[in-house]
Amino acid sequence: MSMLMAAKSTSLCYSNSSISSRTKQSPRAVRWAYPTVRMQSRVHRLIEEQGAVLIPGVYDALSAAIVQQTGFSAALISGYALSASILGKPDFGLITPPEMATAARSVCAAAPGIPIIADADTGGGNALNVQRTVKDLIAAGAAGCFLEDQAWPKRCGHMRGKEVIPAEEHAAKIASARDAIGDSDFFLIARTDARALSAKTGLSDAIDRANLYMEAGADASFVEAPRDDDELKEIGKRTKGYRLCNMLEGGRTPLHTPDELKEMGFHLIAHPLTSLYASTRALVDVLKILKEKGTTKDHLEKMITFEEFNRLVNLGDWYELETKYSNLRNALGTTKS
Ligand SMILES: C[C@@](O)(CC(=O)O)C(=O)O
Ligand SMILES: [Mg+2]
Repeated sequence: MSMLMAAKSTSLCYSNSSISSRTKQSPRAVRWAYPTVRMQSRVHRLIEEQGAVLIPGVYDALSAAIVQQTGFSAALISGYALSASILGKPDFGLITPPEMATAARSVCAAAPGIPIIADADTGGGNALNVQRTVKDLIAAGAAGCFLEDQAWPKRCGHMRGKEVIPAEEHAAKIASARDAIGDSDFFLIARTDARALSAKTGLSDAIDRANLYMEAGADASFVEAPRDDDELKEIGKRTKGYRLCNMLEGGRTPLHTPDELKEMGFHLIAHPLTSLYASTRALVDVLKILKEKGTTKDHLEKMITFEEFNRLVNLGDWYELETKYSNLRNALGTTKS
């Protein structure tokens, strides 16, 4: 693995007087302990190769396998979509970090050819809880995570009623996550939900937070739910380093293509709910038909075929394995007799 960000100094110093003016704390120098020489991760390499990486959301092993087979170069496990698929409930702080780690294990196994970014929500508590959360995701095979500054219990960033923790507290959680990552191939995305808090200062507060989190050790920032193109451009200009843009259908941010977002300064383009909303639409539609008509015989085009599905889950490979071991068993039986 090549090295990234060979920084001149061994650690980063900055004065937090700009934040303290918001929080009314006395200014004091803060020295983040994170290493400034970092391993280049799979996600860094994708950004370098593609400029802007399009990343669909997944919510289980099957959706991850489909994303990989469709040719995407990365996927993200959406907390919203996981809450829907494992609980049938909204993204309202109901799923826990161990549930996300369990999902990450099966998702990563089902799509081993692409890096999987997991939605770590708020990290499961304070800076110490964050370390366990991050280590569990790394052990599960994830290639990165989002870590957001909402107060727990959090909710989807496009829903009303959000609150955030103090910027310094989240920065410490980011630094803690960075320490937990160590030399692992893992990309840390710091998200801020502060835009929603004030119509007047929300955007600049969110931009300040994003920059602070980058200084604390994030690989990329994610300002959640900007409201129009001017805000997107402002984020692209005023935040440091790599940036993620969240394209949530029906959310607060206008939808754009990767080329348009790249032009505005974004590097990771998340589509967290496309798979969930499309598969839910398909289910609702076909089940209505089944309920009304009692059969699907005139609507088979609404479904994947038996053959296509079996190809999707690589049934052929399982037949081959079956043959291999039954031949072996037969050969051993012949040798014995
Ligand atoms: C990306 C997201 O966190 C949704 C959101 O809050 O915008 C997810 O869980 O998919
Ligand atoms: Mg989420």
